[in-house]
Amino acid sequence: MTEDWLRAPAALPDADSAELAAAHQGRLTKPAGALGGLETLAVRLAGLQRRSQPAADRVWITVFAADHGVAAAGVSAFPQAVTAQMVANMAAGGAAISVLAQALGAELELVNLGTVAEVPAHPRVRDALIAPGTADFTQGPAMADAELAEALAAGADAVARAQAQGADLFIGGEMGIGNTTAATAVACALLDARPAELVGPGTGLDAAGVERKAAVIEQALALHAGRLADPAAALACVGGFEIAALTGAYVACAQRGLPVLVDGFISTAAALVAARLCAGAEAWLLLSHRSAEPGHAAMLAALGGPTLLDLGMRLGEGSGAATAVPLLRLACALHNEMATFAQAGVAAGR
Ligand SMILES: O=C(O)c1ccc[n+]([C@@H]2O[C@H](COP(=O)([O-])O)[C@@H](O)[C@H]2O)c1
Ligand SMILES: Cc1cc2nc[nH]c2cc1C
Repeated sequence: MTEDWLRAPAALPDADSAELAAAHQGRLTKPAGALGGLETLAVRLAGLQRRSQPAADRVWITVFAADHGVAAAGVSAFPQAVTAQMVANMAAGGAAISVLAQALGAELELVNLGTVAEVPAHPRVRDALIAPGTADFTQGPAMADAELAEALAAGADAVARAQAQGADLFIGGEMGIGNTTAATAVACALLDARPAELVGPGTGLDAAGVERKAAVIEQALALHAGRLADPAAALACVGGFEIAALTGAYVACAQRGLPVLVDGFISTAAALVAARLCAGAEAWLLLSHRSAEPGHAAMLAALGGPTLLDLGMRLGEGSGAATAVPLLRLACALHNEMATFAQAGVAAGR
């Protein structure tokens, strides 16, 4: 695998900033620890952002879109044309992520890596076309190594744009009919799990559909068994362009020192790959929410974590991560604006 850049280690969070932030939390007018997870969030963000006053004001969202050859196996409740249609809807302002981005004052860009139907040109849509979808991975690898390299680079390019705009936080979203099948296959390869343990309804398969989907993934894992031990090769064999782009973005964020809010099931599969490829990447990956997709919990556990939210969401697009931004903003406001005991003339506890 030629993608050596993926294996460079992550930046180190700044222990001094985190320590100062923790000490500051101890001086604020509340019993120590009374703001619970909001305190740890502010302290973690201070360490990641290397500053005493953490911020989640400038949020950058890139939604990566692509189609999946494995959709031909009947693994989704929706037709593939929906991928391109939803990208157009996101650009026009009508999708959940469009509304969330607008409400947050976040930057939203859409990166089209390759769909079967055409996405009309729009200033928000950036073409990074690799192919009109991946190949059906029950028949061969989803993508060639050169295609994987392109997808990974598209993710890193988005992070460079986010950083150039001074983003405090990066959110990667995805859109791709069939991508819960690819994400499940990638997670099975990385976690050494059976499809039946991680598979779920995605956009809305019934029980028989979920069983069929598990069988399709079993078939793919058997076909590619010889290559699945290497995380990048697993992406090429059973991943998708948008999953690979998310992996590239997460690795780039970790290496460049930009905190990430990870979204749902598909994004977390990409985060698992990023964490395997890039030592120290996990520190940069804040887990936003637990998806209703049943396998998500096991994937989150492998990344060490409880999530900020658990609202039964299962949309993707970056919507769960965007929904967690107000919590981060509140954690920062409390950290940055509360009075200390000394300032307020309040007696400290013992
Ligand atoms: O993020 C999640 O947890 C999530 C869970 C289920 C479905 N999705 C979205 O639904 C699409 C994939 O579902 P499917 O059934 O076509 O594999 C894709 O566009 C995802 O963004 C997303
Ligand atoms: C309508 C629709 C919107 C989506 N957003 C993310 N995945 C999606 C899948 C469908 C089907």
